[in-house]
Order: sequence, then structure tokens, then C-alpha cells
Amino acid sequence: MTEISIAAPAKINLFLHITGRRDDGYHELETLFQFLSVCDELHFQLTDTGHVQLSNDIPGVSPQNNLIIQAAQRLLPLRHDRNQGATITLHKKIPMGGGLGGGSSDAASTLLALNKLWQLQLSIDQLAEIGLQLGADVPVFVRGKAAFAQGVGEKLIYAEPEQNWYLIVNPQVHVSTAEVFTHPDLPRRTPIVNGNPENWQQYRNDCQDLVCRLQPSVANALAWLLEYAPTRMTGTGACVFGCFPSEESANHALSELPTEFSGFVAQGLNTSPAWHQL
Ligand SMILES: C[C@@](CO)(OP(=O)(O)O)[C@H](O)COP(=O)(O)OP(=O)(O)OC[C@H]1O[C@@H](n2ccc(N)nc2=O)[C@H](O)[C@@H]1O
Ligand SMILES: Nc1ncnc2c1ncn2[C@@H]1O[C@H](COP(=O)(O)OP(=O)(O)O)[C@@H](O)[C@H]1O
Repeated sequence: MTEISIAAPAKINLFLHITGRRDDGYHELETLFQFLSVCDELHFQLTDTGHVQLSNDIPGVSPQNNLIIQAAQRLLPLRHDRNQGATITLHKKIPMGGGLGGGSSDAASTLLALNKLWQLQLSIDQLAEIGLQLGADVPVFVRGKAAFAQGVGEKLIYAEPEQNWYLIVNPQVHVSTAEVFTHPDLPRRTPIVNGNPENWQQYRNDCQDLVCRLQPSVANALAWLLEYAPTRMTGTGACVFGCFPSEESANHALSELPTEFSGFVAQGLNTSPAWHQL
């Protein structure tokens, strides 16, 4: 095998509760992850240069900060043949910094692809453990199944929420994950619900009210979408999703999207498209 193409799907948090704070400052969460049919596309070409390179940069993200390179660097010391390298091409389709997990997903797909390309034979558990060092959301993408998560996102119980259609609305403002998690007004004591993922619509996103105050565009996007469907923010924002019974109904709402927002329609998926390609 000398080349691999692999998808890296977006995710949404169908709900997100903050249940505590660890001594190291990281927050304990309960959340339900589902993948979306919208994906970044990654292509890996085996080389004999002994190093990895990205053939195209993401504007505003230096190669050393790119999670794809960071993931590849974790695997470089584990190669049996030190001449093995890779050229990686990325087609970015997932809006960045919107709570859709594109960076974490790119990192996970890189771990999965290079494990094959370099014949490292690491188990999924080993790849998930390496992924957790790169970001709290990486393990769920490595494992490739929709899941109810606890801890910082690493304790996973597979789940099968309905694979609804979603209209994702991007208010086109930046929300810093670190700012949300360090804010004094963030609720941090939501009681543990201990996993009844079927009830996710009754739960909430604990970051949502705070983010709406920090970024009124997020509140405006939620208010607009709520006219069409049950609506919630994903992750620490800024994107919000409306839950529709059909692709057609989601597309109808999209056709009326105010110009101040961007948006797209995608289906919720309980198996990562990355898994169909390996
Ligand atoms: C909360 C979620 C839900 O999916 O938000 P989104 O990033 O998707 O919006 C994620 O778990 C986010 O994970 P990730 O995006 O990997 O966060 P990181 O880069 O690891 O952390 C950024 C900063 O947020 C804080 N942080 C992050 C995760 C967490 N459970 N507790 C925290 O307190 C830490 O201060 C950390 O320095
Ligand atoms: N391959 C990558 N794709 C997207 N963002 C990346 C990547 N590598 C590093 N980043 C950085 O991670 C940040 C968060 O990106 P992303 O995963 O898209 O959003 P979120 O964490 O809100 O779900 C970006 O703003 C960017 O600086």
C-alpha cells in the first residue's frame, strides 16, 4: 500500500453538561457525540524521505500547530523503517473553530491512516490513547462510533441516537474554548445523568447561555433556527444545529438563511465515514 485517502467527519455534541472540574483545571463533561456526513478529505502518499509534510497549509495555522502534523509526529518514533515518510494533502471542508471538531477529526484520521501506511499495527486502544494527548475529542473520532462520553471525553459508551438531518448554522464569530472554560459564569455542577442518550433532547448545552452573552450573533442564530426546528449549540460554539426529520425540510430552512450567517445541511451518522475506508 503506497497511498490512502480517508475522510475526517465533523461532529456535533447533541448535549453537553459540565459536571465538575479536575485539579488540573480541566472540566469533567457528559456529552453525546454524533458524526456528521460533512467531512474533510485527507490523502496520504508514502515517501522514503523519513519525514512528513503537508502539501497545503491551512491559512492561519502553522504546520507545527496543525493537528495533522502533531498526530503524525506522535507516530514517527514508532516506525520500523526510519525511511518511511508521507506527503499529506488536506481538503478542508469543515468550518474551523465552530465546535464541529474538524481539527480533532483530522488528527484521528491521520493516526488511522499512518498506522496502515507505515504498517505500525497499533490497536485502536493504543491509537485512542495517543489521540487523547492531542485533544479531548480525538478518541471518539479514532473509535469511529457515536458515543456518550464522560471524563474529559475519553470514557466512551457507544450510542445509537437517531440519524436525523441537521441544518448547521455558523454565526461566523470566533469563540475561544479556553475563554469559555475559564469564565467565572460557566455552570460547572450539572448533576450526572449517567447515560440515557435517548433523552438527549431534554438535556442542554451548559456553555450555550454564556456563549450567547459573549457573542450575541450566536443568540441570533439560535433564535432564527428555533423558528424551524429544535435547536442547540455544539461544543463551545459558535455553530448551532437544528434537528429536522428530513433532508428536504432542512434544505428548505437553509434556503431562507439570513445572509449574516453561513450554513449547510448534513446527516447525523453513528459510524464515522473514516471507518468505511480502512
Ligand atoms: C468541550 C468540547 C466538546 O466537544 O468542545 P469543542 O472544542 O468541540 O467546542 C471539547 O471537548 C473540547 O476539546 P478540545 O477542543 O480538544 O479542547 P482542548 O484544545 O483540549 O482544550 C482547550 C482548553 O479548554 C479547556 N478545557 C478543555 C476541555 C475540557 N474538558 N476542559 C477544559 O477545561 C482547557 O483550558 C484547555 O486548555
Ligand atoms: N487540521 C486542523 N483543522 C482545523 N483546525 C486546526 C487544525 N489543526 C489545528 N487547528 C487549530 O484548532 C482550532 C480548533 O479547530 P476545530 O477543531 O476546527 O474547532 P473546534 O475545536 O471548535 O471544534 C483551530 O482554530 C485551529 O487553530
